[in-house]
Amino acid sequence: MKQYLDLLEDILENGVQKGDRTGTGTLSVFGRQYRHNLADGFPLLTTKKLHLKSIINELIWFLKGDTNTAWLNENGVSIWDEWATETGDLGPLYGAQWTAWPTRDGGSVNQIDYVVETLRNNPDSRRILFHGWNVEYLPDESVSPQENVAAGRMALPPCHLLYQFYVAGGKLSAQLYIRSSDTFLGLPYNTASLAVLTMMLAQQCDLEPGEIIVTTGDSHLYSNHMTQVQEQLSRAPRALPRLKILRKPDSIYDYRFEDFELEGYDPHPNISAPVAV
Ligand SMILES: Nc1nc(=O)c2c([nH]1)NC[C@@H]1CN(c3ccc(C(=O)N[C@@H](CCC(=O)O)C(=O)O)cc3)CN21
Ligand SMILES: O=c1ccn([C@H]2C[C@H](O)[C@@H](COP(=O)(O)O)O2)c(=O)[nH]1
Repeated sequence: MKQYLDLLEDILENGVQKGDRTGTGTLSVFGRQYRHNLADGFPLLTTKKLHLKSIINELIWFLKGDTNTAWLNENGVSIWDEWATETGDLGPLYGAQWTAWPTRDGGSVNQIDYVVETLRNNPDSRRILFHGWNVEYLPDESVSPQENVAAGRMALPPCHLLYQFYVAGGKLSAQLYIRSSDTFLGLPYNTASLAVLTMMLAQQCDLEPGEIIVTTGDSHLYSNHMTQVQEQLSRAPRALPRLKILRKPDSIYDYRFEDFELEGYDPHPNISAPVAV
C-alpha cells in the first residue's frame, strides 16, 4: 500500500493546520484519491498490524442493518463504543440507511438489495450506488452523540458515504467517497472494508473483483498521531496478503467472519494511537 504511505507524506508536506470538532487539531489536505487493483493482493496495511476481525465484523454489522454495539461487542469489536449510549445505541447511522432508508409512506428502501439486483440484471447501469447521507437524521453538532441518539438522530454523520460500483469485462470495481478521513486510524479500515465489500458483491454476482478507488475529502492527520505516523513511515512495506472467501453464502447478508481466510499476512507490529471523540 505505497499509495497510503504517499498520502501520509503528502499530508505532512502540504497539510495546513486546522482546528476540528474534537478539539484535537489536525494537519489537513482536501481532495485526494488512490486506487488498488484487487488482483495485486488484499489491501491491508503491512506497515502496522490491523485487526481484520474488527473490519469484517463491522461490515457484516452494517449489512445486518444493526446500529447497536451489543453484537459488535459480542464479536470482539469495540471501535464504536465511545459514541454509543449506555444501551449501546448509535441512532440511525450506516446500517440503517444502507438497508432501511425511510420513505415518505412509512416504508423503507434497501439500497443494498438494489445494488445486488442491478449488478446482476443491469451491470452497465451508471446508477449502481448507495449512500448514507440522510440529511433528516444528521446529528446536531452542538450536542453530544448520546443526546443526538436520544433525539432519534445519528451519533455521528457518515464519513464513508457514497459507494459506487462499475462493471466492465466481467470485473467489479468500486469507488468510495469519504468526506472526512482520519488518515492514520480510519482510512486503513475504510480501505480494507471497501475491498471486502467488493469481493463479497463480486462473489454474489458472479463477477471478478476489479479495482477499488478511495476518494477522500478532508484528509487529515490528528496532531496526536504524528509520532505514530513517523514510525509507520520508517517501516518498509511487505508483500500484501491474500483474502480468501471459503464458501458462497446464500446472500450478501449471510457472510460470517469465519468465511474469510487471510493468507500471508506478515505485518510490522500494531502502532496504538488515541481516537479523537
Ligand atoms: N476520530 C475518529 N476516527 C475514526 O476513524 C472513526 C471515528 N472517529 N468514529 C467512528 C468510527 C470508529 N472507527 C474507528 C475507531 C477506532 C479505531 C482504532 O482505534 N483502531 C485501532 C485498533 C482498535 C481495535 O481493533 O480494537 C488500530 O490500531 O487500528 C479504528 C476505527 C472509525 N471511525
Ligand atoms: O469510517 C470512518 C469514520 C470516521 N472517520 C473519522 C473522520 C473524522 O476524523 C471523524 C469524524 O469527525 P467529523 O467531525 O464528523 O468529520 O471520524 C473516519 O476516518 N472513518
